[in-house]
Amino acid sequence: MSPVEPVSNVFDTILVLDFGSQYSHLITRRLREYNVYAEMLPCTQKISELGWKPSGVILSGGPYSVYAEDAPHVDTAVFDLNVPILGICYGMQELAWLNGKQVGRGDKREYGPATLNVVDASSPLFKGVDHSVVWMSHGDKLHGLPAGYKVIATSQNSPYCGIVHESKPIWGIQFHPEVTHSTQGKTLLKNFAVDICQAKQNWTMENFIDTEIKRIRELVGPTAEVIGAVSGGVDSTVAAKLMTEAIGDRFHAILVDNGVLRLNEAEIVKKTLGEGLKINLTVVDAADEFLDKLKGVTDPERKRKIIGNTFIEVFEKEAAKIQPKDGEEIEFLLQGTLYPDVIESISFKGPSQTIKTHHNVGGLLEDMKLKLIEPLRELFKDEVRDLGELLGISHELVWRHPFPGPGIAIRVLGEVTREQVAIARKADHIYIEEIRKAGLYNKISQAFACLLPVKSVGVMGDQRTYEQVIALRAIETTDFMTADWFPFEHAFLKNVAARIVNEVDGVARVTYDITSKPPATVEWE
Ligand SMILES: Nc1ncnc2c1ncn2[C@@H]1O[C@H](COP(=O)(O)OP(=O)(O)OP(=O)(O)O)[C@@H](O)[C@H]1O
Ligand SMILES: O=c1[nH]c(=O)c2[nH+]cn([C@@H]3O[C@H](COP(=O)(O)O)[C@@H](O)[C@H]3O)c2[nH]1
Ligand SMILES: NC(=O)CC[C@H](N)C(=O)O
Ligand SMILES: [Mg+2]
Repeated sequence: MSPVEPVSNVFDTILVLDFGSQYSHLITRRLREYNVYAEMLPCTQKISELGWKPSGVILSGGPYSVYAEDAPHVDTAVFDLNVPILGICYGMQELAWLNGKQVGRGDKREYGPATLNVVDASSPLFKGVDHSVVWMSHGDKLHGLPAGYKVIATSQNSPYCGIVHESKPIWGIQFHPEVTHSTQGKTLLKNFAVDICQAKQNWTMENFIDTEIKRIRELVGPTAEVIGAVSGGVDSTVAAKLMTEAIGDRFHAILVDNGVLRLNEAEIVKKTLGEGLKINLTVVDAADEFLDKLKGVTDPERKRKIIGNTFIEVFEKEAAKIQPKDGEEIEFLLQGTLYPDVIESISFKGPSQTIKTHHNVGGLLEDMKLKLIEPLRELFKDEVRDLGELLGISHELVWRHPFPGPGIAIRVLGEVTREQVAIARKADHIYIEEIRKAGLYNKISQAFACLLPVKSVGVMGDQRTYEQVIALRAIETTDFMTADWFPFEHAFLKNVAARIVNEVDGVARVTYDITSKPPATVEWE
């Protein structure tokens, strides 16, 4: 079998070397918005181990000081690639450090907007970029020009705000073009990638489908079979559809009904994925198994672990039942890993604290000896959605709010019983129905109802009631790392509250959650 080409070999690629800035991934995003493929790797990447040749390299910003003893440094083989290089903030300081060491602490930190003063308007980096606002975030600065460089831009606080090598295509800028506060930053990045690096602007999801299907077929070969867990969520559906396009019925999708899915979810997924998208789908009803194991459990982390482990058990059992036609064993496992997951795991800064255990079905199946296929591992969520639409997945499914694997079990606070799940499910259904009716579904990133384990007194039809409380959550976010609560009109909330109390037995009161993330999280558990 011929070696399978990585995406970075098929598309002209800008390599972003990450020195740990909180904005690094935005560089990649911005370039892709211009249909230029960009990939981020840690700054410690050995160039000889890259396996492909980038069209250009960007050195990102970072929290370190280049002159510090433990500061990270780029593999200097990057300069032997003879491709254009752009250093951003720490990246520029790194260029200067390697070339005369004239970097040190500035007299003041510069954090926030500054006005760019373009000295050399003929510089291709500044085509269409004039005296605009740029975003600064640094405490160190260049104390002099590195040997062989000249100044092409200044700012009030940075005499070396933009520099370029006299004879080589190596550029440095002190500000961050990737953040939106730099009003013409996107243009600058495009100038670098398209004009200076000559990268083709052919990174489109149409092209990606073709190359990816080819890649999957080569990887899997003519007979091997693939299994994958699907949830009816966006990521696993898009991955499953792509797999089906590539190898048809040799892909086996498994949906586990864990008893804590949304109302009618298993039937809906069966219809849309199985019948509609022609994905070879098995639905496993494991509700009893999950709910039995959750009996008496109230601790959120224990719930998550029980569900994660049971997922694996059920999935393994089902996978063992699938008998490939050639009598061989299943060889591959499909996973819906996205680029943000990859980016998180390439960080060289060490693990951060566990806030909650996000379950991930495939990630724990190591002893199954299956080889992983992750067709979405180069894509951001919005790219996955574009891809989904192109693959003929309905707009409604593609734009569905995310739904966590542990499902309603982490939205029923306290013990998870069939009755409690039924109440939460019904309230959630009404809430989402009203959100859709009000035309707000696509304005909200995620919305759901939680059932609280407290009772409260009410009065209905002159009778005293003593029932539970539903908390509604709706958030706006781009990355789910931070989130704001959604500002509903009072009339909307009033209507939803009335419907839930009237229609859902067991609920006497409704509240709306007005906490952002942080300090709260999106889910309540
Ligand atoms: N009920 C389920 N049955 C089978 N697999 C599941 C189930 N729930 C989750 N998974 C698996 O866990 C993975 C992670 O879930 P996650 O919610 O992050 O992604 P998704 O459901 O595909 O998309 P979305 O983020 O839109 O909900 C899924 O891609 C799927 O492979
Ligand atoms: O697949 C998943 N498995 C999980 O265990 C899980 N926990 C939270 N989430 C989703 O992640 C996003 C951020 O949620 P939190 O602020 O609660 O961590 C939100 O979109 C949550 O719905 C999960 N998704
Ligand atoms: N944003 C950055 O890249 C900062 C670089 C360096 N740590 C400084 O303070 O100047
Ligand atoms: Mg999901």
